[in-house]
Amino acid sequence: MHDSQGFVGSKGYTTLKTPSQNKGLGFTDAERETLGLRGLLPPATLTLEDQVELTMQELRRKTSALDKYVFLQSLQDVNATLYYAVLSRHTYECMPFVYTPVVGEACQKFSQIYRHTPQGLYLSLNDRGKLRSILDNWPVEDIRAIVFTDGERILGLGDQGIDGMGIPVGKLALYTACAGVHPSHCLPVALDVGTNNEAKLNDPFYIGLKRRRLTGEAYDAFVAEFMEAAVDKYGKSVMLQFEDFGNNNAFRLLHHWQEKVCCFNDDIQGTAAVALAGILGSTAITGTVVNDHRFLFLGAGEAGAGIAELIAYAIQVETGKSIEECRKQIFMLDSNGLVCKSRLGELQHHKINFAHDAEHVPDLLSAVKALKPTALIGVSTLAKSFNQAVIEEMSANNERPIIFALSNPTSKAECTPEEAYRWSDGAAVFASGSPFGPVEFKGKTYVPGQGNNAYIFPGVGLAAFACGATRITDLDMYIAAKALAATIPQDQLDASCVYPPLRDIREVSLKVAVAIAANKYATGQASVLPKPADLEAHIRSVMYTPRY
Ligand SMILES: NC(=O)C1=CN([C@@H]2O[C@H](COP(=O)(O)OP(=O)(O)OC[C@H]3O[C@@H](n4cnc5c(N)ncnc54)[C@H](OP(=O)(O)O)[C@@H]3O)[C@@H](O)[C@H]2O)C=CC1
Ligand SMILES: CC(=O)C(=O)O
Ligand SMILES: [Mg+2]
Repeated sequence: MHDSQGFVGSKGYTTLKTPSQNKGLGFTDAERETLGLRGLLPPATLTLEDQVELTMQELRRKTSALDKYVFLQSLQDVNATLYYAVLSRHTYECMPFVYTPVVGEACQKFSQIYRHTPQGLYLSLNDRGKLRSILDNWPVEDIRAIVFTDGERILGLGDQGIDGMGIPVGKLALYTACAGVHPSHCLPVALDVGTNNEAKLNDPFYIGLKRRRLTGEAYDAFVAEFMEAAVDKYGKSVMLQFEDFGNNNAFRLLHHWQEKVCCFNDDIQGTAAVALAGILGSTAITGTVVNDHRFLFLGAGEAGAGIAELIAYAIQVETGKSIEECRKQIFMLDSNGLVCKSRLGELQHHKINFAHDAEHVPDLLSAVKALKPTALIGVSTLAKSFNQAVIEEMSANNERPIIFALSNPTSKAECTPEEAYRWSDGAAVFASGSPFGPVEFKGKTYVPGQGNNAYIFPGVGLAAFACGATRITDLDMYIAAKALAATIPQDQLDASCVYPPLRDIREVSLKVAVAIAANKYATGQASVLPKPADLEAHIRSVMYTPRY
Protein backbone atom coordinates (compact mmCIF):
# COMPACT_ATOMS: atom_id res chain seq x y z
CA MET A 1 0.00 0.00 0.00
CA HIS A 2 1.57 3.30 -1.12
CA ASP A 3 0.63 6.61 0.43
CA SER A 4 0.25 9.74 -1.70
CA GLN A 5 3.98 10.39 -1.57
CA GLY A 6 4.85 6.89 -2.67
CA PHE A 7 6.11 5.49 0.66
CA VAL A 8 5.53 1.82 1.29
CA GLY A 9 4.52 0.82 4.81
CA SER A 10 7.17 -1.88 5.42
CA LYS A 11 7.18 -3.54 8.85
CA GLY A 12 10.24 -1.58 9.95
CA TYR A 13 8.99 1.74 8.62
CA THR A 14 5.58 1.28 10.25
CA THR A 15 7.24 0.43 13.56
CA LEU A 16 9.23 3.67 13.47
CA LYS A 17 6.06 5.60 12.68
CA THR A 18 4.08 4.05 15.55
CA PRO A 19 4.71 6.06 18.73
CA SER A 20 3.89 3.19 21.11
CA GLN A 21 6.41 0.90 19.33
CA ASN A 22 9.10 3.30 18.23
CA LYS A 23 12.40 3.33 20.12
CA GLY A 24 14.39 5.32 17.55
CA LEU A 25 18.07 4.74 18.20
CA GLY A 26 17.04 2.61 21.16
CA PHE A 27 16.43 -0.43 18.94
CA THR A 28 19.07 -3.07 19.56
CA ASP A 29 21.01 -4.69 16.76
CA ALA A 30 18.89 -7.82 17.04
CA GLU A 31 15.66 -5.83 16.90
CA ARG A 32 16.87 -3.93 13.86
CA GLU A 33 17.46 -7.26 12.16
CA THR A 34 14.13 -8.88 12.98
CA LEU A 35 11.98 -5.76 12.51
CA GLY A 36 13.49 -4.79 9.17
CA LEU A 37 14.99 -1.57 10.48
CA ARG A 38 18.40 -1.88 8.86
CA GLY A 39 19.14 1.22 6.83
CA LEU A 40 16.23 3.12 8.33
CA LEU A 41 18.39 4.14 11.28
CA PRO A 42 21.97 5.36 11.59
CA PRO A 43 24.29 2.75 13.15
CA ALA A 44 24.56 4.17 16.67
CA THR A 45 22.55 2.62 19.48
CA LEU A 46 21.42 4.63 22.51
CA THR A 47 19.92 3.53 25.81
CA LEU A 48 16.64 4.99 26.99
CA GLU A 49 18.64 6.90 29.61
CA ASP A 50 20.86 8.39 26.87
CA GLN A 51 17.77 9.46 24.97
CA VAL A 52 16.22 11.01 28.08
CA GLU A 53 19.43 12.99 28.63
CA LEU A 54 19.54 14.19 25.01
CA THR A 55 15.86 15.13 25.11
CA MET A 56 16.39 17.18 28.26
CA GLN A 57 19.34 18.96 26.63
CA GLU A 58 17.19 19.82 23.63
CA LEU A 59 14.30 20.91 25.82
CA ARG A 60 16.59 23.22 27.82
CA ARG A 61 17.92 24.81 24.62
CA LYS A 62 14.45 26.00 23.66
CA THR A 63 13.85 29.50 24.91
CA SER A 64 10.09 29.88 24.64
CA ALA A 65 7.77 28.03 27.01
CA LEU A 66 5.31 27.30 24.21
CA ASP A 67 8.11 25.83 22.07
CA LYS A 68 8.94 23.51 24.97
CA TYR A 69 5.28 22.49 25.11
CA VAL A 70 5.18 21.77 21.37
CA PHE A 71 8.49 19.93 21.55
CA LEU A 72 7.26 17.60 24.30
CA GLN A 73 3.91 17.00 22.59
CA SER A 74 5.72 16.20 19.36
CA LEU A 75 7.89 13.70 21.19
CA GLN A 76 4.72 11.97 22.42
CA ASP A 77 3.69 11.58 18.77
CA VAL A 78 7.04 10.06 17.81
CA ASN A 79 8.23 7.93 20.72
CA ALA A 80 5.72 7.54 23.56
CA THR A 81 8.00 5.51 25.82
CA LEU A 82 10.68 8.17 25.67
CA TYR A 83 8.08 10.91 26.30
CA TYR A 84 6.83 9.20 29.47
CA ALA A 85 10.39 8.38 30.57
CA VAL A 86 11.29 12.06 30.28
CA LEU A 87 8.18 13.13 32.20
CA SER A 88 8.59 10.50 34.91
CA ARG A 89 12.31 11.07 35.48
CA HIS A 90 12.16 14.88 35.26
CA THR A 91 8.66 15.59 36.57
CA TYR A 92 9.57 18.77 38.46
CA GLU A 93 11.29 20.31 35.45
CA CYS A 94 8.87 19.13 32.75
CA MET A 95 5.48 19.40 34.45
CA PRO A 96 5.14 23.17 33.86
CA PHE A 97 5.45 22.50 30.10
CA VAL A 98 2.78 19.82 29.82
CA TYR A 99 0.53 21.21 32.56
CA THR A 100 -0.05 24.53 34.29
CA PRO A 101 1.04 27.18 33.47
CA VAL A 102 2.10 26.53 29.87
CA VAL A 103 -0.87 24.31 28.99
CA GLY A 104 -2.97 27.46 29.52
CA GLU A 105 -1.12 29.33 26.78
CA ALA A 106 -1.22 26.17 24.66
CA CYS A 107 -5.03 26.05 24.94
CA GLN A 108 -5.27 29.72 24.03
CA LYS A 109 -3.24 28.96 20.89
CA PHE A 110 -4.28 25.35 20.36
CA SER A 111 -5.77 25.98 16.91
CA GLN A 112 -2.48 27.54 15.79
CA ILE A 113 -0.27 24.75 17.14
CA TYR A 114 -2.61 21.86 16.24
CA ARG A 115 -0.37 19.07 15.02
CA HIS A 116 -2.58 16.91 12.80
CA THR A 117 -2.18 13.75 14.86
CA PRO A 118 -5.00 12.51 17.09
CA GLN A 119 -4.22 13.01 20.77
CA GLY A 120 -7.75 12.16 21.82
CA LEU A 121 -11.32 12.27 20.58
CA TYR A 122 -13.00 15.46 19.42
CA LEU A 123 -16.76 14.93 19.77
CA SER A 124 -18.81 17.77 18.39
CA LEU A 125 -22.49 18.53 18.12
CA ASN A 126 -22.23 17.44 14.48
CA ASP A 127 -21.74 13.92 15.86
CA ARG A 128 -24.94 13.83 17.92
CA GLY A 129 -26.59 10.44 17.79
CA LYS A 130 -23.36 8.78 16.63
CA LEU A 131 -21.07 9.10 19.62
CA ARG A 132 -21.10 5.40 20.48
CA SER A 133 -19.90 4.39 17.02
CA ILE A 134 -17.31 7.18 16.96
CA LEU A 135 -15.70 5.68 20.08
CA ASP A 136 -14.89 2.68 17.85
CA ASN A 137 -12.61 4.95 15.80
CA TRP A 138 -10.16 5.22 18.70
CA PRO A 139 -7.41 2.61 18.12
CA VAL A 140 -7.45 1.16 21.66
CA GLU A 141 -10.36 -0.86 23.10
CA ASP A 142 -9.34 -1.18 26.76
CA ILE A 143 -9.88 2.37 27.99
CA ARG A 144 -10.02 2.77 31.80
CA ALA A 145 -9.70 6.52 32.33
CA ILE A 146 -11.23 9.37 30.38
CA VAL A 147 -10.62 13.02 31.12
CA PHE A 148 -13.09 15.20 29.28
CA THR A 149 -13.89 18.89 29.04
CA ASP A 150 -16.31 21.10 27.20
CA GLY A 151 -13.70 23.85 27.35
CA GLU A 152 -15.87 26.43 29.08
CA ARG A 153 -13.58 27.28 32.04
CA ILE A 154 -10.01 26.43 31.11
CA LEU A 155 -7.89 27.14 34.22
CA GLY A 156 -8.62 30.78 35.02
CA LEU A 157 -8.59 31.69 31.31
CA GLY A 158 -12.28 31.30 30.55
CA ASP A 159 -13.93 29.75 27.52
CA GLN A 160 -11.46 28.16 25.08
CA GLY A 161 -13.96 25.97 23.22
CA ILE A 162 -12.46 22.89 21.60
CA ASP A 163 -8.99 24.35 22.16
CA GLY A 164 -9.46 23.23 25.77
CA MET A 165 -8.35 19.77 24.54
CA GLY A 166 -4.89 20.63 25.86
CA ILE A 167 -6.23 20.11 29.39
CA PRO A 168 -7.42 16.46 29.11
CA VAL A 169 -4.21 15.67 27.20
CA GLY A 170 -2.08 17.26 29.93
CA LYS A 171 -4.03 15.71 32.81
CA LEU A 172 -3.75 12.23 31.32
CA ALA A 173 -0.02 12.68 30.71
CA LEU A 174 0.18 13.13 34.48
CA TYR A 175 -1.90 9.98 35.10
CA THR A 176 0.98 8.14 33.49
CA ALA A 177 3.95 10.20 34.65
CA CYS A 178 2.77 10.74 38.23
CA ALA A 179 0.89 7.50 38.93
CA GLY A 180 1.94 4.94 36.34
CA VAL A 181 -1.45 4.46 34.71
CA HIS A 182 -0.57 2.86 31.36
CA PRO A 183 -1.03 5.47 28.60
CA SER A 184 -2.90 3.03 26.38
CA HIS A 185 -5.73 2.94 28.95
CA CYS A 186 -6.19 6.73 28.88
CA LEU A 187 -8.42 8.71 26.56
CA PRO A 188 -8.61 12.52 26.38
CA VAL A 189 -11.92 13.86 25.09
CA ALA A 190 -13.04 17.33 24.04
CA LEU A 191 -16.79 17.84 23.78
CA ASP A 192 -17.39 20.62 21.29
CA VAL A 193 -20.70 22.27 22.17
CA GLY A 194 -19.64 25.61 20.67
CA THR A 195 -17.93 28.55 22.33
CA ASN A 196 -18.85 32.02 23.48
CA ASN A 197 -15.26 33.21 23.02
CA GLU A 198 -15.60 35.98 20.43
CA ALA A 199 -11.94 35.87 19.42
CA LYS A 200 -12.23 32.15 18.63
CA LEU A 201 -15.53 32.63 16.79
CA ASN A 202 -13.85 35.28 14.64
CA ASP A 203 -10.60 33.37 14.12
CA PRO A 204 -10.49 31.92 10.60
CA PHE A 205 -8.19 29.15 11.84
CA TYR A 206 -10.24 28.10 14.91
CA ILE A 207 -10.59 24.30 14.72
CA GLY A 208 -13.86 23.94 16.63
CA LEU A 209 -17.50 24.55 15.76
CA LYS A 210 -18.19 28.19 15.02
CA ARG A 211 -21.36 28.54 16.97
CA ARG A 212 -22.38 29.76 20.40
CA ARG A 213 -22.53 27.28 23.26
CA LEU A 214 -25.42 24.87 23.39
CA THR A 215 -27.26 25.15 26.72
CA GLY A 216 -30.23 23.66 28.55
CA GLU A 217 -31.73 20.23 28.01
CA ALA A 218 -30.05 19.72 24.64
CA TYR A 219 -26.65 20.30 26.29
CA ASP A 220 -27.42 17.81 29.08
CA ALA A 221 -28.59 15.30 26.48
CA PHE A 222 -25.31 15.60 24.55
CA VAL A 223 -23.25 15.04 27.71
CA ALA A 224 -25.53 12.12 28.59
CA GLU A 225 -25.07 10.57 25.16
CA PHE A 226 -21.31 10.72 25.69
CA MET A 227 -21.39 9.30 29.24
CA GLU A 228 -23.68 6.44 28.22
CA ALA A 229 -21.63 5.68 25.11
CA ALA A 230 -18.44 5.52 27.20
CA VAL A 231 -19.95 3.17 29.79
CA ASP A 232 -21.49 1.01 27.08
CA LYS A 233 -18.20 0.63 25.26
CA TYR A 234 -15.71 0.46 28.12
CA GLY A 235 -17.79 -1.00 30.95
CA LYS A 236 -19.04 0.22 34.30
CA SER A 237 -15.62 0.75 35.82
CA VAL A 238 -14.34 3.18 33.19
CA MET A 239 -13.54 6.32 35.15
CA LEU A 240 -14.77 9.63 33.75
CA GLN A 241 -13.11 12.79 35.05
CA PHE A 242 -14.99 16.05 34.48
CA GLU A 243 -12.46 18.81 33.89
CA ASP A 244 -12.81 22.56 33.46
CA PHE A 245 -16.54 22.76 32.88
CA GLY A 246 -18.23 26.08 33.64
CA ASN A 247 -19.83 26.18 37.08
CA ASN A 248 -23.34 26.60 35.67
CA ASN A 249 -23.04 23.02 34.44
CA ALA A 250 -20.38 21.43 36.64
CA PHE A 251 -22.32 20.99 39.88
CA ARG A 252 -25.51 19.81 38.17
CA LEU A 253 -23.64 17.29 36.03
CA LEU A 254 -21.68 15.96 38.99
CA HIS A 255 -24.77 15.55 41.15
CA HIS A 256 -26.60 13.82 38.33
CA TRP A 257 -23.83 11.42 37.34
CA GLN A 258 -21.90 10.64 40.52
CA GLU A 259 -24.49 8.14 41.72
CA LYS A 260 -24.78 6.49 38.32
CA VAL A 261 -21.27 5.96 36.93
CA CYS A 262 -17.64 6.00 38.07
CA CYS A 263 -16.91 9.71 37.75
CA PHE A 264 -15.68 12.73 39.64
CA ASN A 265 -15.19 16.42 39.01
CA ASP A 266 -11.55 17.26 39.51
CA ASP A 267 -12.08 21.00 39.95
CA ILE A 268 -14.64 20.49 42.72
CA GLN A 269 -13.47 17.26 44.34
CA GLY A 270 -9.81 16.75 43.43
CA THR A 271 -9.04 20.35 44.32
CA ALA A 272 -10.88 19.93 47.61
CA ALA A 273 -8.65 17.00 48.51
CA VAL A 274 -5.37 18.72 47.64
CA ALA A 275 -6.36 21.88 49.51
CA LEU A 276 -7.43 19.95 52.61
CA ALA A 277 -4.12 18.07 52.52
CA GLY A 278 -2.34 21.45 52.43
CA ILE A 279 -4.39 22.65 55.40
CA LEU A 280 -3.50 19.48 57.29
CA GLY A 281 0.15 20.17 56.42
CA SER A 282 -0.25 23.73 57.71
CA THR A 283 -1.63 22.45 61.00
CA ALA A 284 1.47 20.26 61.32
CA ILE A 285 3.62 23.38 60.90
CA THR A 286 1.60 25.56 63.25
CA GLY A 287 0.80 22.94 65.88
CA THR A 288 -2.94 23.44 65.49
CA VAL A 289 -5.93 21.37 64.36
CA VAL A 290 -8.29 22.23 61.51
CA ASN A 291 -11.02 23.22 63.96
CA ASP A 292 -8.76 26.01 65.31
CA HIS A 293 -9.02 27.81 61.99
CA ARG A 294 -11.29 30.35 60.41
CA PHE A 295 -11.25 30.25 56.62
CA LEU A 296 -11.87 33.02 54.12
CA PHE A 297 -12.12 32.16 50.44
CA LEU A 298 -11.72 34.61 47.60
CA GLY A 299 -13.77 32.84 44.95
CA ALA A 300 -16.91 30.79 45.57
CA GLY A 301 -17.05 28.66 42.44
CA GLU A 302 -16.21 25.01 41.83
CA ALA A 303 -12.89 25.02 43.62
CA GLY A 304 -14.14 27.27 46.43
CA ALA A 305 -17.30 25.32 47.18
CA GLY A 306 -15.53 21.97 46.82
CA ILE A 307 -12.72 22.89 49.22
CA ALA A 308 -15.06 24.55 51.71
CA GLU A 309 -17.36 21.51 51.93
CA LEU A 310 -14.43 19.12 52.44
CA ILE A 311 -12.86 21.33 55.12
CA ALA A 312 -16.24 21.45 56.88
CA TYR A 313 -16.40 17.66 56.69
CA ALA A 314 -12.86 17.40 58.13
CA ILE A 315 -13.84 19.64 61.04
CA GLN A 316 -16.90 17.48 61.62
CA VAL A 317 -14.78 14.33 61.74
CA GLU A 318 -12.34 16.08 64.09
CA THR A 319 -14.93 17.52 66.49
CA GLY A 320 -18.22 15.70 66.08
CA LYS A 321 -19.98 19.05 65.61
CA SER A 322 -22.89 19.23 63.17
CA ILE A 323 -21.89 20.02 59.57
CA GLU A 324 -23.86 23.29 59.78
CA GLU A 325 -21.78 24.34 62.80
CA CYS A 326 -18.56 23.40 61.00
CA ARG A 327 -19.49 25.48 57.95
CA LYS A 328 -19.85 28.55 60.18
CA GLN A 329 -16.10 28.97 60.40
CA ILE A 330 -15.81 29.18 56.61
CA PHE A 331 -16.58 32.40 54.72
CA MET A 332 -16.50 33.22 51.03
CA LEU A 333 -16.32 36.21 48.75
CA ASP A 334 -17.48 36.13 45.16
CA SER A 335 -17.48 38.90 42.56
CA ASN A 336 -20.21 40.68 44.57
CA GLY A 337 -18.43 40.64 47.91
CA LEU A 338 -19.11 38.53 50.97
CA VAL A 339 -21.46 35.61 50.49
CA CYS A 340 -23.95 36.17 53.33
CA LYS A 341 -27.55 35.71 54.36
CA SER A 342 -28.74 39.05 53.03
CA ARG A 343 -27.82 37.83 49.51
CA LEU A 344 -29.61 34.50 49.74
CA GLY A 345 -32.10 35.28 46.99
CA GLU A 346 -29.40 35.92 44.37
CA LEU A 347 -26.88 33.19 45.24
CA GLN A 348 -26.06 30.16 43.10
CA HIS A 349 -26.94 26.92 44.85
CA HIS A 350 -23.36 25.91 45.69
CA LYS A 351 -22.83 29.06 47.78
CA ILE A 352 -25.90 28.78 49.98
CA ASN A 353 -24.32 26.59 52.68
CA PHE A 354 -21.78 29.35 53.30
CA ALA A 355 -24.20 32.30 53.36
CA HIS A 356 -23.84 33.11 57.05
CA ASP A 357 -25.44 35.66 59.25
CA ALA A 358 -22.68 38.22 58.75
CA GLU A 359 -22.73 41.82 57.61
CA HIS A 360 -22.09 42.15 53.89
CA VAL A 361 -18.71 43.64 53.00
CA PRO A 362 -17.82 44.45 49.41
CA ASP A 363 -14.11 43.61 49.23
CA LEU A 364 -11.40 41.30 50.47
CA LEU A 365 -9.52 43.68 52.75
CA SER A 366 -12.73 44.67 54.57
CA ALA A 367 -13.59 40.98 54.92
CA VAL A 368 -10.17 40.16 56.38
CA LYS A 369 -10.55 43.03 58.85
CA ALA A 370 -14.09 42.07 59.82
CA LEU A 371 -13.77 38.29 59.97
CA LYS A 372 -10.13 37.88 61.09
CA PRO A 373 -9.52 34.60 59.25
CA THR A 374 -6.51 32.45 60.03
CA ALA A 375 -6.45 31.05 56.49
CA LEU A 376 -6.96 32.83 53.18
CA ILE A 377 -7.66 30.71 50.13
CA GLY A 378 -7.57 32.18 46.63
CA VAL A 379 -9.64 30.43 43.96
CA SER A 380 -10.88 33.54 42.22
CA THR A 381 -8.83 33.90 39.00
CA LEU A 382 -8.19 37.44 40.28
CA ALA A 383 -4.45 38.05 39.87
CA LYS A 384 -2.67 40.06 42.57
CA SER A 385 -5.78 40.28 44.76
CA PHE A 386 -3.77 39.18 47.81
CA ASN A 387 -2.02 42.54 47.92
CA GLN A 388 0.31 43.97 50.53
CA ALA A 389 -2.51 45.41 52.65
CA VAL A 390 -4.37 42.07 52.71
CA ILE A 391 -1.30 40.03 53.64
CA GLU A 392 -0.16 42.55 56.24
CA GLU A 393 -3.62 42.44 57.80
CA MET A 394 -3.51 38.61 57.84
CA SER A 395 -0.07 38.81 59.48
CA ALA A 396 -1.18 41.33 62.06
CA ASN A 397 -3.94 38.93 63.16
CA ASN A 398 -1.99 35.65 62.99
CA GLU A 399 1.43 34.44 64.02
CA ARG A 400 1.48 32.06 60.99
CA PRO A 401 -1.18 33.12 58.46
CA ILE A 402 -2.12 30.45 55.95
CA ILE A 403 -2.10 31.95 52.44
CA PHE A 404 -3.03 29.69 49.52
CA ALA A 405 -3.05 31.39 46.11
CA LEU A 406 -4.50 28.51 44.13
CA SER A 407 -5.70 30.17 40.92
CA ASN A 408 -4.10 29.00 37.67
CA PRO A 409 -2.20 29.63 35.55
CA THR A 410 0.64 31.68 37.08
CA SER A 411 -0.70 34.89 35.56
CA LYS A 412 -3.88 34.48 37.64
CA ALA A 413 -2.23 33.73 40.99
CA GLU A 414 -3.62 35.86 43.82
CA CYS A 415 -0.01 36.58 44.84
CA THR A 416 3.45 35.14 44.39
CA PRO A 417 5.27 33.29 47.19
CA GLU A 418 7.89 36.00 47.24
CA GLU A 419 5.14 38.56 47.99
CA ALA A 420 3.52 36.37 50.63
CA TYR A 421 6.82 35.80 52.48
CA ARG A 422 7.98 39.42 52.15
CA TRP A 423 4.72 41.02 53.29
CA SER A 424 4.30 38.56 56.16
CA ASP A 425 7.96 38.85 57.18
CA GLY A 426 8.43 35.15 56.49
CA ALA A 427 5.48 34.03 58.59
CA ALA A 428 3.10 32.91 55.82
CA VAL A 429 2.40 29.24 55.28
CA PHE A 430 2.02 29.48 51.52
CA ALA A 431 0.93 27.31 48.62
CA SER A 432 0.14 28.13 45.00
CA GLY A 433 -1.78 26.37 42.23
CA SER A 434 0.96 26.83 39.64
CA PRO A 435 4.64 26.15 40.27
CA PHE A 436 7.05 28.68 41.76
CA GLY A 437 10.69 28.12 42.70
CA PRO A 438 12.14 28.37 46.22
CA VAL A 439 12.42 31.84 47.76
CA GLU A 440 15.33 33.16 49.84
CA PHE A 441 14.15 35.56 52.52
CA LYS A 442 16.24 36.91 55.41
CA GLY A 443 18.69 34.05 55.14
CA LYS A 444 16.09 31.27 55.07
CA THR A 445 14.98 29.16 52.10
CA TYR A 446 11.23 28.78 51.74
CA VAL A 447 9.80 26.13 49.42
CA PRO A 448 6.34 27.04 48.17
CA GLY A 449 4.25 23.91 47.74
CA GLN A 450 2.19 23.45 44.59
CA GLY A 451 -1.35 23.08 45.87
CA ASN A 452 -2.57 21.51 42.69
CA ASN A 453 -4.98 18.65 42.18
CA ALA A 454 -2.13 16.92 40.32
CA TYR A 455 -1.27 15.47 43.74
CA ILE A 456 -4.69 13.78 43.78
CA PHE A 457 -6.23 12.88 40.41
CA PRO A 458 -3.42 10.58 39.20
CA GLY A 459 -3.76 8.54 42.39
CA VAL A 460 -7.55 8.47 42.01
CA GLY A 461 -7.11 7.16 38.48
CA LEU A 462 -4.59 4.55 39.60
CA ALA A 463 -6.90 3.34 42.37
CA ALA A 464 -9.88 3.16 40.03
CA PHE A 465 -7.86 1.19 37.50
CA ALA A 466 -6.29 -1.18 40.03
CA CYS A 467 -9.48 -2.11 41.88
CA GLY A 468 -12.04 -1.56 39.12
CA ALA A 469 -13.85 1.16 41.07
CA THR A 470 -17.51 1.54 40.21
CA ARG A 471 -17.93 4.89 41.96
CA ILE A 472 -15.75 7.78 43.16
CA THR A 473 -17.18 9.54 46.22
CA ASP A 474 -16.59 12.56 48.43
CA LEU A 475 -15.37 10.19 51.14
CA ASP A 476 -12.65 9.02 48.74
CA MET A 477 -11.49 12.63 48.52
CA TYR A 478 -11.29 13.00 52.29
CA ILE A 479 -9.33 9.77 52.48
CA ALA A 480 -7.07 10.93 49.64
CA ALA A 481 -6.39 14.21 51.47
CA LYS A 482 -5.40 12.40 54.65
CA ALA A 483 -3.19 10.01 52.70
CA LEU A 484 -1.49 12.87 50.87
CA ALA A 485 -0.95 14.87 54.07
CA ALA A 486 0.68 11.81 55.64
CA THR A 487 3.37 11.83 52.93
CA ILE A 488 4.76 15.32 53.65
CA PRO A 489 8.31 14.84 54.94
CA GLN A 490 9.50 16.83 57.93
CA ASP A 491 12.15 18.67 55.92
CA GLN A 492 9.42 20.02 53.64
CA LEU A 493 7.43 21.21 56.67
CA ASP A 494 10.63 22.80 58.02
CA ALA A 495 10.86 24.81 54.77
CA SER A 496 7.21 25.91 55.24
CA CYS A 497 6.10 23.57 52.46
CA VAL A 498 2.79 21.77 52.88
CA TYR A 499 3.21 19.20 50.10
CA PRO A 500 5.71 16.42 49.40
CA PRO A 501 8.33 17.09 46.71
CA LEU A 502 7.30 16.32 43.13
CA ARG A 503 10.30 14.02 42.74
CA ASP A 504 8.40 11.60 45.02
CA ILE A 505 5.12 11.92 43.15
CA ARG A 506 4.85 8.30 42.00
CA GLU A 507 5.24 6.98 45.54
CA VAL A 508 2.85 9.69 46.80
CA SER A 509 0.25 8.77 44.16
CA LEU A 510 0.66 5.14 45.14
CA LYS A 511 -0.17 5.97 48.78
CA VAL A 512 -3.20 7.99 47.66
CA ALA A 513 -4.30 5.10 45.44
CA VAL A 514 -3.88 2.50 48.18
CA ALA A 515 -6.00 4.55 50.58
CA ILE A 516 -8.78 5.05 48.02
CA ALA A 517 -8.73 1.45 46.84
CA ALA A 518 -9.01 0.25 50.44
CA ASN A 519 -12.13 2.38 50.77
CA LYS A 520 -13.52 1.00 47.51
CA TYR A 521 -13.21 -2.54 48.86
CA ALA A 522 -14.62 -1.51 52.25
CA THR A 523 -17.67 0.07 50.62
CA GLY A 524 -18.31 -2.63 48.01
CA GLN A 525 -17.33 -0.35 45.13
CA ALA A 526 -14.48 -2.43 43.72
CA SER A 527 -14.97 -4.86 40.84
CA VAL A 528 -11.50 -6.47 40.77
CA LEU A 529 -12.27 -9.42 43.04
CA PRO A 530 -11.26 -10.99 45.27
CA LYS A 531 -9.54 -8.17 47.11
CA PRO A 532 -5.77 -8.63 46.74
CA ALA A 533 -4.16 -9.78 50.00
CA ASP A 534 -1.51 -7.07 49.73
CA LEU A 535 -3.26 -4.08 48.18
CA GLU A 536 -0.14 -1.91 47.95
CA ALA A 537 1.83 -4.67 46.24
CA HIS A 538 -1.06 -5.25 43.83
CA ILE A 539 -1.32 -1.57 42.92
CA ARG A 540 2.44 -1.24 42.55
CA SER A 541 2.40 -4.25 40.22
CA VAL A 542 -0.03 -2.59 37.81
CA MET A 543 1.96 0.66 37.62
CA TYR A 544 3.56 1.29 34.26
CA THR A 545 7.24 2.19 34.13
CA PRO A 546 8.49 3.47 30.77
CA ARG A 547 11.26 1.15 29.61
CA TYR A 548 12.37 -0.59 26.42
N1 LIG B 1 -4.86 24.65 42.27
C1 LIG B 1 -5.74 23.80 41.78
O1 LIG B 1 -5.57 22.57 41.84
C2 LIG B 1 -6.96 24.32 41.13
C3 LIG B 1 -7.08 25.64 40.85
N2 LIG B 1 -8.21 26.10 40.26
C4 LIG B 1 -8.20 27.50 39.88
O2 LIG B 1 -9.13 28.21 40.66
C5 LIG B 1 -9.68 29.24 39.89
C6 LIG B 1 -11.19 29.18 39.99
O3 LIG B 1 -11.65 27.95 39.48
P1 LIG B 1 -13.18 27.53 39.68
O4 LIG B 1 -13.58 27.65 41.09
O5 LIG B 1 -13.36 26.23 39.03
O6 LIG B 1 -13.90 28.65 38.80
P2 LIG B 1 -15.35 29.21 38.92
O7 LIG B 1 -15.59 29.98 37.70
O8 LIG B 1 -16.28 28.11 39.29
O9 LIG B 1 -15.28 30.21 40.17
C7 LIG B 1 -14.58 31.41 40.18
C8 LIG B 1 -15.01 32.19 41.40
O10 LIG B 1 -14.21 33.35 41.50
C9 LIG B 1 -15.07 34.43 41.72
N3 LIG B 1 -14.52 35.69 41.24
C10 LIG B 1 -14.27 36.07 39.97
N4 LIG B 1 -13.83 37.33 39.95
C11 LIG B 1 -13.83 37.75 41.22
C12 LIG B 1 -13.55 38.99 41.86
N5 LIG B 1 -13.17 40.05 41.14
N6 LIG B 1 -13.65 39.08 43.19
C13 LIG B 1 -14.05 38.02 43.92
N7 LIG B 1 -14.36 36.83 43.38
C14 LIG B 1 -14.26 36.71 42.05
C15 LIG B 1 -16.35 34.10 40.98
O11 LIG B 1 -17.40 34.93 41.46
P3 LIG B 1 -18.92 34.76 40.99
O12 LIG B 1 -19.39 33.50 41.65
O13 LIG B 1 -19.58 35.96 41.52
O14 LIG B 1 -18.89 34.66 39.51
C16 LIG B 1 -16.47 32.63 41.34
O15 LIG B 1 -17.08 32.47 42.59
C17 LIG B 1 -9.14 29.07 38.47
O16 LIG B 1 -8.06 29.94 38.28
C18 LIG B 1 -8.65 27.66 38.45
O17 LIG B 1 -7.55 27.50 37.58
C19 LIG B 1 -9.29 25.30 39.99
C20 LIG B 1 -9.21 23.97 40.24
C21 LIG B 1 -8.00 23.36 40.78
C1 LIG C 1 -5.62 22.55 38.24
C2 LIG C 1 -6.93 22.65 37.66
O1 LIG C 1 -7.63 21.65 37.55
C3 LIG C 1 -7.43 23.93 37.25
O2 LIG C 1 -6.79 24.94 37.48
O3 LIG C 1 -8.51 23.94 36.66
MG1 LIG D 1 -9.21 21.95 36.17
